[in-house]
Amino acid sequence: MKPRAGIPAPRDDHGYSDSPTKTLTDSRGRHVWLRVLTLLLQDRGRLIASFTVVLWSVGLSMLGTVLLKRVVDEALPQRDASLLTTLCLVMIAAAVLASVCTVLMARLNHTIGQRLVHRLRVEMFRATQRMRLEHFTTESVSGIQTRIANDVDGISNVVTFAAQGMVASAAVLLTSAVIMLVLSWPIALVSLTLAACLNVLNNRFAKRRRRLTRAQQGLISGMVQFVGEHLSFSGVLLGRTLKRERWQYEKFEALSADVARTAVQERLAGRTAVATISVTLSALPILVYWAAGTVLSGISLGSVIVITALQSNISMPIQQLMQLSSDVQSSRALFERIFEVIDRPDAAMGDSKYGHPAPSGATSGAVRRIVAEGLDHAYEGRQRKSLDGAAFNLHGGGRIFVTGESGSGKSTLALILAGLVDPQAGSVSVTLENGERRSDVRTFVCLVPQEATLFNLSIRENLAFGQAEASAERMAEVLRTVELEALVSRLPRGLDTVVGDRGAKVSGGERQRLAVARALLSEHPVLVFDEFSSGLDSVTSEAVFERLLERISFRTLVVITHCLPTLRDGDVVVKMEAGKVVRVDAIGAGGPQAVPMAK
Ligand SMILES: Nc1ncnc2c1ncn2[C@@H]1O[C@H](COP(=O)(O)OP(=O)(O)OP(=O)(O)O)[C@@H](O)[C@H]1O
Repeated sequence: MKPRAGIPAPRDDHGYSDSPTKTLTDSRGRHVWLRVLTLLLQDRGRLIASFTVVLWSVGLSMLGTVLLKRVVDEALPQRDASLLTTLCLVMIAAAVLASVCTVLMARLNHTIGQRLVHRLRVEMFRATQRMRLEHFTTESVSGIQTRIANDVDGISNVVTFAAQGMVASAAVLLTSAVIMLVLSWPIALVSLTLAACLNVLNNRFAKRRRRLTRAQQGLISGMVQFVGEHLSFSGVLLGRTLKRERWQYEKFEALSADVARTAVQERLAGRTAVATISVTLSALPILVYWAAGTVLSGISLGSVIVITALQSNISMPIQQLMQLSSDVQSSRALFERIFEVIDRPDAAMGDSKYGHPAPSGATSGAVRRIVAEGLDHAYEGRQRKSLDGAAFNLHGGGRIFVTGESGSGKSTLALILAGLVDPQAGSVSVTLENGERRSDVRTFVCLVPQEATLFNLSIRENLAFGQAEASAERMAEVLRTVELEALVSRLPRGLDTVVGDRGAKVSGGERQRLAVARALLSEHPVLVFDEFSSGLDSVTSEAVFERLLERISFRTLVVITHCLPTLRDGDVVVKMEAGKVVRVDAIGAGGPQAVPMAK
């Protein structure tokens, strides 16, 4: 993409970039505003109320200006005290009512704006939550965070005030123009032509601001991503170990400088235009005084006062409208980024509703068979298939160990088996006790991935993520199974101990075992553990495998491991090589026996 003058290109050079800036056509811009309008119309009751209050407020302030002419041209020259008193009282009442309208407007606007912002934020969260798993390996967490927090926040001002501000300003302009035309059409024409010229000038810088806003949001995403990676526990550790702290600092400095440079460009965009507009608007009343004393000498003093009052009246809405149109242009860039997420074609994981409830009752019984047929999968951008026709047909219940060289496709198989990644060819299914064959494996299979995830919550809350209603006894039982009960009971706060950011306050092996305990709490009949024992010493690992064997009852355990434990009767060992299942052995009394391979 060719960068526009003065606008930074996407940050490929730093390696920390958001999705590339897109060149957007005007028709796309119209499409964006139509969508925003549709969203706003969901709150049409408040919107109508808000516009009604705006019109009332404009009408009341115009009434004050018109009454001023009568004060100057009639009440004061004729020394008519009763007319003067009436006019003054009406003017004060109009001012009071206009203030009440302002308070009402603020209340309505903030409610409409924040309700829309809330809806967009929630929709973005849901759309991101539903994206295919592969998406999260390409888009950074910080990119997602920036969109949900920064971008949505950035539009809140515009959605709160833009629509209504435009109506208010347009109404003031229109009414003032009509009154000015009635009082003196030559002055009105000159004033309005000037206003139109200023608007053209304003539009030019508003477009530039929009491009800069988009570029700036991309740069902020990159910077946040860098901070997330390099100021995390592991990032700092790596930086210190490899003595790369200076590099990290300089890289951040460069990213931050880019953000600062674009921010300055964005804020200063069109400052000259703003100054020109402001000077022109201040000169207008002076021109009226000059015209009233020379070329338009027949005009009344009241008319001169009202026209100049109206001119200062319109100067505010003109500047407001220009500022708003510039803010609206900038916010269009943010709306585009938000809609990009909501409309993403890969936002298609599962149903639009929550279609995979945790299994219970009908879905928590035993699984009789687990079948994989001709599974093919190649990750995006990779030529080589991670799975190349992998297949098996195994009995449910008991322990199934999956082994094979690093890179042979074990974790990919685990993801497909758990229904988290769709294979490009082939299928997986489970056969239930009642003979029903189900391909919605996600309902029946729970995966504990290689990188165990813990939230920065207490052990109790982390465990409850697997089963919200789990009792303390049940938690103690699963902790015993993974050899953690004694350790947790020795902690001063026991189950209420907070495990730190991503479980940083517990050891790698404890983190893995807590993740296994959490999965055990869930009712899934098939549990897939990917390398869960890699952080454990051989004694603990054997003990956990033994306990798991005792406790699984009807469940099926699929354990991906490089290091087989002591095998028992009934265990099954699946061997993988280059994306294929090359051998399946069932352990019986006479040792391992080859199981016929599935196609
Ligand atoms: N998200 C990804 N994007 C691209 N390629 C990937 C991705 N995940 C895995 N791969 C590639 O797919 C192949 C199989 O990976 P997989 O993680 O399934 O192997 P594995 O047998 O589990 O390896 P290990 O024992 O080292 O964990 C590897 O060549 C790997 O580089």
